[in-house]
Amino acid sequence: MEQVAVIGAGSFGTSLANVLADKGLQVDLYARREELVREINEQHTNRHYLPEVSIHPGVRASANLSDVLKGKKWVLIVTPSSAFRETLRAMRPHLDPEASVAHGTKGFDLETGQRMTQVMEDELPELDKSRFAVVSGPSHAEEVSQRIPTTVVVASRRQSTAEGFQDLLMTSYLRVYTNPDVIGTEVGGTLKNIIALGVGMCDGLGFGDNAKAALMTRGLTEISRLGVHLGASHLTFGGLSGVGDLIATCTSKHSRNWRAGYALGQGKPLDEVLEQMGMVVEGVRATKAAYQIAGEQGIDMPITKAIYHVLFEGLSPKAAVEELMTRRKVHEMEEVAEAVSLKWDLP
Ligand SMILES: NC(=O)c1ccc[n+]([C@@H]2O[C@H](COP(=O)([O-])OP(=O)(O)OC[C@H]3O[C@@H](n4cnc5c(N)ncnc54)[C@H](O)[C@@H]3O)[C@@H](O)[C@H]2O)c1
Ligand SMILES: O=P(O)(O)OC[C@H](O)CO
Repeated sequence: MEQVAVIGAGSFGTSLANVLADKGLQVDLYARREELVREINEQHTNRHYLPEVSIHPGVRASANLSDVLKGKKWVLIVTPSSAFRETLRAMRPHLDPEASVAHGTKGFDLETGQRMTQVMEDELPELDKSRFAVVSGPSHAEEVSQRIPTTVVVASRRQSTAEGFQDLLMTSYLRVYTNPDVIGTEVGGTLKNIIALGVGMCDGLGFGDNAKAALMTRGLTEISRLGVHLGASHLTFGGLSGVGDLIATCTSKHSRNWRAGYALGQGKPLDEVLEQMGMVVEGVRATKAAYQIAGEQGIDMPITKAIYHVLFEGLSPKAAVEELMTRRKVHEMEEVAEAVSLKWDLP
């Protein structure tokens, strides 16, 4: 029987552990707090992160990384991006050198601007980096844990790694696709959270469907713009980790990013919003990271910039919308028009 380690017992880590245990696999789930370990092992619940969900009895929680990782050839890391590097450092001495390691984290490393697989390359030098992968796509933990049909994509540089995780995770209610574009898959999953914050703000301001569709569509344009600049394929942004996750996050009340944006749109201060959420809102760090990267690399990201001004510089969401609506006039398909032969008939 395959043995799998899942690192991080928040909403998504717990729901993936449940999927794997549903398939009859032995799953060791790492949680930092002994109290949560006891709750999972004895009561088979994780009430804070996944209320009303029963944890499969085949999921065994532990706060001991060495025990969790011992002999595991398949490892899934699902911590917030803020804890990713320190978690890898703690894992490093205990990892099997033959392990394939995937992450489900949606964020950049704030200090370096690196994607999570780049952080893995830095922090796990003994491991073969072609055994690294990312799992992304429209996958609210609340729905996965209720076995509601969901699709995700696994990206890796090596086909057999992506297909290995595809086989591992695929069930009747979780359909898994593969993609060789690691950069695009990571960038799409990270940047959609910024747009979900913005859509939440618009909803909190009482705006309608037109504004939501505009932000999602123009948001996808700037996600692709940065992604392609960083080396992604344009096509990936039309897939599950791009438009797919953008739709799921911007239109769902499950989304912590949308909910945080909604509260900001209603005039609540950021500190209070984050404290009340009690779970990670990755879009806040992603906005900071993307704003920095875009500034350094000269990439135009007006929506990200406006949201940055709201989150960190005290601009009101309403003023941010005005800022976006009155910016310079542009061609809708500016950067791709030439490549796809989208030409004017007349000047
Ligand atoms: N929740 C979802 O629906 C969902 C779906 C797909 C991807 N993700 C991504 O998965 C990642 C984790 O999200 P989540 O929703 O499970 O988060 P969460 O807020 O539900 O839980 C976070 C978990 O990380 C742990 N943690 C916090 N700081 C830590 C540290 N320093 N070291 C080790 N562990 C630490 C917390 O104790 C908690 O168990 C995020 O990047 C998120 O974007 C979440
Ligand atoms: O709750 P959010 O906003 O972190 O979104 C969760 C997942 O990323 C949706 O795919």
